Amino acid sequence: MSDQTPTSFADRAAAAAPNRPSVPGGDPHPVLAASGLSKTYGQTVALGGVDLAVGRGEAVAIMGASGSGKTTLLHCLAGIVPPDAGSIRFAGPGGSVEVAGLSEGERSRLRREAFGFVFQQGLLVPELTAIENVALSLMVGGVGRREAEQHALGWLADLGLSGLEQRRIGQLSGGQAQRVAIARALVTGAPVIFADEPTGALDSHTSSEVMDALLRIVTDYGRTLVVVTHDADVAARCTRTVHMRDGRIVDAPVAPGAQAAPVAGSAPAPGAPFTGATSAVAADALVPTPAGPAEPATWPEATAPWTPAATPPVQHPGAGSHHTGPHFGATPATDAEESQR
Ligand SMILES: Nc1ncnc2c1ncn2[C@@H]1O[C@H](COP(=O)(O)OP(=O)(O)OP(=O)(O)O)[C@@H](O)[C@H]1O
Repeated sequence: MSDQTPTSFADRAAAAAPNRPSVPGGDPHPVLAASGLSKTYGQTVALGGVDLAVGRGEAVAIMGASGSGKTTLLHCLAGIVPPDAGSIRFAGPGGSVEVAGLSEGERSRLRREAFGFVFQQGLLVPELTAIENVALSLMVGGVGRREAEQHALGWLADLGLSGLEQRRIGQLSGGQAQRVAIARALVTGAPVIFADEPTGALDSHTSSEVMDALLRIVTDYGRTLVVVTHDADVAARCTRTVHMRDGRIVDAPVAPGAQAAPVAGSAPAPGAPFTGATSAVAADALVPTPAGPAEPATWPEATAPWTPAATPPVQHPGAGSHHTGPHFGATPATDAEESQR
């Protein structure tokens, strides 16, 4: 370890993910590798054959004109909507999975466990407090309320929100609410965070503060960030930017032959049912879902073709150890029945 504290984003990102290749996107084992992605809505070609590899510890910005397919690409990468054709390999801590081949229930589980989301609006539960919104992410995975709130407290403090834990979302500023969303995306240990216009509703000063917090996903916690943005200042702060036009990436440096790591192991253990003190509707609000009926809050009967990593319990930043893997095998809730504060 060097005594020198890295100051630039690139230095800090490299320190957080020392194995990240010097050639952006050239990771031979990217955390996400999409190839030939196509998606058509009626007569509209939203994606017309997209190839994109995202290396571990990268912060990748996706830019392009309105309607160029940015959100559709993000939704496909994150398993929110299935592509019509093409492949998306996600290499998680416990093995890799073909996202495009998963059932809706399996994609739902993948989103809950392996991905975090920071969108412009709408994913926080307005009736809940800041701490409840963050804790709910863990409670959906089976962590008891008391433990979940302890972890949530740590993440909120780390994001500069101490003292605001008991405020409902409507009692927070836009920037504060986005930092709650970032804490919620981080608390489960998700290795990849997807952000769609996370600063779209903010003034430039607040936008910069939220980007500071977002980029810590990479620099401080070694996670990977994929962010859709119209804001060139936001993109300029990322590791690299890919540009979309008419459903295609026009200038992304894609690693030739990039492949996700080989599949390791087989089926996961069944997950715990949702036991949070709030409703299943609130749980569904934690992760974006495709238009249609709400997802079940329990794991599907079907087994996903990947093995969750056995990871230590989630540690909040105050505990001095950042948990960087998904919170699989969560402890079943024992105190979820606790009365609301
Ligand atoms: N659910 C849908 N049903 C029908 N058409 C859709 C749907 N989602 C996206 N589209 C269309 O697909 C194209 C790409 O949309 P997408 O939202 O991915 O673009 P975008 O680049 O994210 O746009 P913006 O910057 O305005 O958010 C657009 O023409 C859009 O109207």
